[in-house]
Amino acid sequence: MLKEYYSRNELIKFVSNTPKDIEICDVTLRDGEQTPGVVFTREEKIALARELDEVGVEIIEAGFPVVSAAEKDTVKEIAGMGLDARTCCLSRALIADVDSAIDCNVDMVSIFIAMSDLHLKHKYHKSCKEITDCAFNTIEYAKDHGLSVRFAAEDATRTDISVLKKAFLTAEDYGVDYVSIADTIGILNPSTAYYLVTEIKKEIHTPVCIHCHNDLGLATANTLAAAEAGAKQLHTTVNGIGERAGNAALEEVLLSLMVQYGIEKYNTRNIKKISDLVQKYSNVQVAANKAIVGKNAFSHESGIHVMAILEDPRTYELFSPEIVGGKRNLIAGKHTGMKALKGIVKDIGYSLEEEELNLLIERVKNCTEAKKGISRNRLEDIIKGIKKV
Ligand SMILES: CC(=O)SCCNC(=O)CCNC(=O)[C@H](O)C(C)(C)COP(=O)(O)OP(=O)(O)OC[C@H]1O[C@@H](n2cnc3c(N)ncnc32)[C@H](O)[C@@H]1OP(=O)(O)O
Ligand SMILES: O=C(O)CCC(=O)C(=O)O
Repeated sequence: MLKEYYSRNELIKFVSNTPKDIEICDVTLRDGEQTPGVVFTREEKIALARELDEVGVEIIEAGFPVVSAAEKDTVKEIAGMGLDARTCCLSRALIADVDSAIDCNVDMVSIFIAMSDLHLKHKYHKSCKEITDCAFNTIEYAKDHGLSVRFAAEDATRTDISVLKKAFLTAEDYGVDYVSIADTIGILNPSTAYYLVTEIKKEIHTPVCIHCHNDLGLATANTLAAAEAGAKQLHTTVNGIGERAGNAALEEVLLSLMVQYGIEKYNTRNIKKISDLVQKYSNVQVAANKAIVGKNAFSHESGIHVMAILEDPRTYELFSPEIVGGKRNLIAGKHTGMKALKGIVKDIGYSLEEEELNLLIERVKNCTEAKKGISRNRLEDIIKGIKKV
């Protein structure tokens, strides 16, 4: 049986360009930790930073140092780990926040402000000029202290595009290294994500970042659309954790980059491991049907599917479980067919006569129709019972 494979979406060449020169900034340790109720300990953050580095993400956003003294110490420790990934931390448009970033020795500081009317009126109670002036002063200060700077526009997707462009252009004059479009409340769809990045790139020559939230379940799709329009830095979190419905999931973005565009530069084999760790440390359970890392992502029960998979798994799998460090699981149940059952029985080391198989399939169907699941152990017990008769 084939060990590692994936199918490419060959249709993509008719509708879009392959994104060039993309990088991942994983924000699990900052935005991911903003998931209500989630706290990562110092040890957990350090372990996750190491695993993210193994995956090969280019940037790790390690935290928001002014949140607490412990947070600041951990960000500093991660910045000093000697990882291949560059490290980054969040900062408001306040000199004190940038000072904290400087103390942490991170490579990059992400200085954010919002410029949408709602945020100006109900959060800052300031004019756009007042808040952008704060941002530019802070950017200048960070640049003077040798930091790489990302200028992030929070709620960018509800901000007047001309306001956004003007702020990005001025930030460019101050020497920012990236500008970030944050879809803070997850309002975009793929076509508007594409449009917005295209519009920004018409005037801004600084690399563009895209930071998508998942309030409509579109975060990954929007991130890809932005990448197709030329966004360089894609923001992700493991398992898609984050504020409210979360962020674009690292595993979804990486596998999409591979299947859609043939981008294979990340070590995807570490994905299941890091997903399990984030599930454990965050206590946020991954849904069974979650793409790539859910319990069912490589589980198959339907007879017609399983019979084909036994011959060639590419028939019903987009990519092999090994590619993400996962495992295939063939399940016996109401939807099992005879060919599938023969394969499953053989797989667990038994050989049954035709009559025994008929009896087994009847018992499997009766059992699962009574809503009793059939584990491998249970199946083995039924087989042993049939063999004795
Ligand atoms: C889109 C995002 O994800 S933004 C990041 C969200 N993350 C967090 O909020 C992290 C957790 N937050 C915290 O621990 C705390 O809110 C802290 C440490 C950041 C600040 O705590 P406090 O000093 O107690 O301030 P508090 O939370 O009450 O208010 C936030 C202040 O920051 C100001 N502020 C908010 N965003 C910005 C910004 N981008 N630039 C400058 N000031 C800002 C607010 O206007 C408010 O100022 P005020 O006190 O003068 O009214
Ligand atoms: O764009 C960024 O870098 C961060 C912004 C952010 O976290 C948000 O708006 O949700």
